[in-house]
Amino acid sequence: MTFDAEYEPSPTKWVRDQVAAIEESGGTEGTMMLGMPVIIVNTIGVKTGKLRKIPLMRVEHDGVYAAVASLGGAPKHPVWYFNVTADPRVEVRDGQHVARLTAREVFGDEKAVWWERAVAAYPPYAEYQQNTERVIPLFVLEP
Ligand SMILES: C[C@H](OP(=O)(O)OC[C@@H](O)[C@@H](O)[C@@H](O)Cn1c2nc(=O)[nH]c(=O)c-2cc2ccc(O)cc21)C(=O)N[C@@H](CCC(=O)N[C@@H](CCC(=O)O)C(=O)O)C(=O)O
Repeated sequence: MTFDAEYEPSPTKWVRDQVAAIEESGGTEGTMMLGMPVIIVNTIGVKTGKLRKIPLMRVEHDGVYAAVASLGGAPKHPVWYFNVTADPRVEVRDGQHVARLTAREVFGDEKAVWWERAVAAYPPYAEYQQNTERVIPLFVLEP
């Protein structure tokens, strides 16, 4: 698994446009959504082996990031959840900084701490969780 696999842009235009804006500016533009910062998490497609670039709200604490598989509170996980579960090696772009990290889904008390940080960074996560039976997964992305 390498991050020089063929990039397959998201089928969702506003998503792939935000990835393009961030990457073409070297991480200096396009990094906000609704006034809150966005990171890009690179994963490898579990079926295609293609490079998938996933913008997510930036949740960070002491050099560790969170990836919240919210999908706006939809009843099903976003597909990238299965990529990261299959291969936890991710590449994270936070502005001009790019790091290779490892994803680990968290539960229980550890998730509660990170969920609080996530909601503090992006309050709509709380509504998303209230509006769905699905338990929204949270991964920590750590060195
Ligand atoms: C639409 C679908 O995307 P998804 O992986 O479900 O992810 C949906 C969204 O979570 C994703 O678009 C996020 O970037 C949306 N999004 C956020 N999504 C979130 O879940 N949380 C966030 O905090 C978040 C913030 C955010 C900020 C800015 C922005 O532009 C987008 C943001 C997709 O790309 N489908 C592809 C396949 C993708 C894929 O990974 N395929 C795998 C197979 C996976 C399988 O089938 O199991 C492969 O290539 O092998 C397709 O239909 O062709």
